Amino acid sequence: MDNKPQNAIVIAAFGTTYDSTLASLLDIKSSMQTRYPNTEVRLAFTSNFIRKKWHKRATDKTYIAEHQNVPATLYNVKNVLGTLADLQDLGFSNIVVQPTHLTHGEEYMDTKAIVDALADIETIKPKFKPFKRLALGRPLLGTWGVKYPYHQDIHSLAIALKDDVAQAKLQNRALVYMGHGNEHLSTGLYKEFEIEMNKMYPQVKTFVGLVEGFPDLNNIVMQIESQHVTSIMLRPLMIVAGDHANNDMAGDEKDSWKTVLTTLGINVNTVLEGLGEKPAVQAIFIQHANDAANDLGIQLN
Ligand SMILES: C[C@@]1(CC(=O)O)c2cc3[nH]c(cc4nc(cc5[nH]c(cc(n2)[C@H]1CCC(=O)O)[C@@](C)(CC(=O)O)[C@@H]5CCC(=O)O)C(CC(=O)O)=C4CCC(=O)O)c(CCC(=O)O)c3CC(=O)O
Ligand SMILES: [Co+2]
Repeated sequence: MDNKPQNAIVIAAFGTTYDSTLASLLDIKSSMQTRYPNTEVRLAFTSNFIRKKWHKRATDKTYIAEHQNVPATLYNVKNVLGTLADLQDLGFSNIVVQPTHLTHGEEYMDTKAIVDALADIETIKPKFKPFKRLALGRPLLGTWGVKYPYHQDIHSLAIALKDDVAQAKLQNRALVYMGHGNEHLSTGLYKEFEIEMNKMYPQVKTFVGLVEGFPDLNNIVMQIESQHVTSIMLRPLMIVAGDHANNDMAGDEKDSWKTVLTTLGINVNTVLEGLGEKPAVQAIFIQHANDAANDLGIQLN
């Protein structure tokens, strides 16, 4: 028996251009690798814009010299299609794609479209099928279906965020999360998550708002004012604390969440930590990858 890995996992992140928050993604990758030491684990970025930016940096000697913490492989990070092609070419026929998206939104659906299409490829001789088993894990807050109820995924994330609640409680602040959201689909899932947090942790008021879609910042402002909240801890409900967290949430521009809420007289403590840095969140992605693998009879090891 040789030890060459038979199986592979592709971690499909939206990505980020912020090296300050790369650990959020690299930690998810390394904890997946630690859990499955005999599996090839690779990172892919679904955002075209973000991949292009890294590819451009690959030729920028000054940037590279000043960012020793950036792994060399990041400069040619590929999308899911390119990463799967590489793995297929190397002979991996059982592959799990585990997205790090929060919801079954646009980015996840596009990833699913690619995975479904590749998994459907038939060849004259079945043994030449490019992918024997190609599985797709569900997003952090779950997806449709009865086997893995999304309520359970919402519940699991709420458990994973218990340290945020404890920290807010210690500082006597309400907890406000800024998620990404989407204009094209209902984002009521985030509202359900907010309700779950308040049910699980009644000792701290939690509010969830989104950059795009409902509930938005105005909605949070209304609730905060009607509940006479005067002091908050503001955190991204995103895997990375990147562009949205640094600018839309914590930036100094007049329309950032920090500025808007501070102007209303609220004491705001911003925390630039991505969910991906939390071991409890990494564990959820490991679980989701494992569930998807099991469903197709892939034994990750
Ligand atoms: C389709 C698109 C439509 C649109 O929004 O315009 C879209 C959609 C979504 N993005 C999501 C997530 C994130 N978006 C960012 C950042 C950026 N997003 C941008 C564009 C686009 N985003 C359009 C596609 C363009 C393309 O493919 O290239 C950038 C390039 C420009 C800009 O926004 O102006 C800006 C780069 C800024 C920079 O670094 O320079 C980060 C990273 C970060 O913040 O650092 C995260 C991860 C947060 C996390 O880590 O959790 C989600 C939630 C997914 C989920 O988790 O469910 C959805 C919605 C969904 O999938 O439903
Ligand atoms: Co975006």
